[in-house]
Amino acid sequence: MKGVLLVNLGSPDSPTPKDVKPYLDEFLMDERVIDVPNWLRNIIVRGIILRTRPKKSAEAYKKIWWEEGSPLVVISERFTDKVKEHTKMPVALGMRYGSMTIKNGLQELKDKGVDEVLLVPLYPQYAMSSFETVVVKTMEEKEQHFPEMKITTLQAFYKNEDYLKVLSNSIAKSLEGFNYDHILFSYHGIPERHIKKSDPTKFHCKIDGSCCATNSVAHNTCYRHQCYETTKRVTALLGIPEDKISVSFQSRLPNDPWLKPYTDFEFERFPKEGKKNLAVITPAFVADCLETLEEIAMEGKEQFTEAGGVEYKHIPCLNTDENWVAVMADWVNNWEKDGSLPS
Ligand SMILES: C=CC1=C(C)c2cc3[nH]c(cc4nc(cc5[nH]c(cc1n2)c(C)c5CCC(=O)O)C(CCC(=O)O)=C4C)c(C)c3C=C
Ligand SMILES: [Fe+2]
Repeated sequence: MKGVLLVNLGSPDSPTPKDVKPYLDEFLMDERVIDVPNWLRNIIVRGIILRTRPKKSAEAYKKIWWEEGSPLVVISERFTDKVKEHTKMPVALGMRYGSMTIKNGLQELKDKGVDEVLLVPLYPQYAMSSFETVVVKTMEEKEQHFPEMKITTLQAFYKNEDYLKVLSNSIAKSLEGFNYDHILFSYHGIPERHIKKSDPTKFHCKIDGSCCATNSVAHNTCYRHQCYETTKRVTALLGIPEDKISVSFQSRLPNDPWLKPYTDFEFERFPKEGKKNLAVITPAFVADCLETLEEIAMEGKEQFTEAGGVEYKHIPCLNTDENWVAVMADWVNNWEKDGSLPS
């Protein structure tokens, strides 16, 4: 029998340093997130970052935490429940980090008689620190615990027309009545090094956009390219002039060069350029989370208004938008019917 495993990033069990620490430990000890030799990762993560970050992160989590739990987890659960209503197949949810594991998700499906799984990493764009680590972890769990299972992966859907349409419609709805000077597409950042590492040709990506117009297999695994492509296509669907939009990258750690421009620098720059009414869209995330609700909706607003900005609007992620649920249901039902996958 066929079944579906939806996977997102995951959250700590509670917004306390005690629970945030093991979550960050699992997350940052992932070799696809902090991609240095194991001994050095140990020093950086356990010797440096985990000494101070759990307390700081827990405070941030406290500001956005819901009665039911972490917004990312609660929204993902609600989304999963809604997809279930549209399909006859078993659907389970797993998280790459934290206690709602991928292994438990696969077990839930196995218990319902599933032996053929469609794995859906809930990331529109490919990055080795998001999409790839989900696929690798799922295959490791399969080899170790569910060797009889067949797993097919739904690829990053950044240029899928149905996804782009629901995203654009939901943005258009949120923008109604908001008189913006500028729209910022803020994506989660990654170290520039990861772009080079993920380039199978080893020479295509220049990290300045000059490479994006030349067709290449590198685009299939280039996070930066896919972020700009999502932006270009959404902007076209919304009919917004190109000089009214720009792209930036948020949530960097204080090491290495990360993708630029940095979102927080843009919040300080825009008001000085007369862009005083700003809408911010976060299309690297399908569900609102710490990075959108705290860093963008709260911190971002403060940075922008302190720099002289006037009106500020964070556009919510797709979350449980019924059209988004319908698109996901179509994708999984088509796969169940004839094995086809969205392009
Ligand atoms: C869009 C997908 C994501 C990519 C790519 C990504 C890369 C990446 N992240 C970190 C470090 C942290 N990220 C944190 C939170 C976080 N990251 C994503 C998504 C991507 N990360 C989400 C959805 C969240 C929110 C989780 C939630 O519970 O709401 C955190 C934890 C919070 C904090 O302490 O800031 C860290 C740390 C790195 C290093 C990285 C690429 C190398
Ligand atoms: Fe992250």
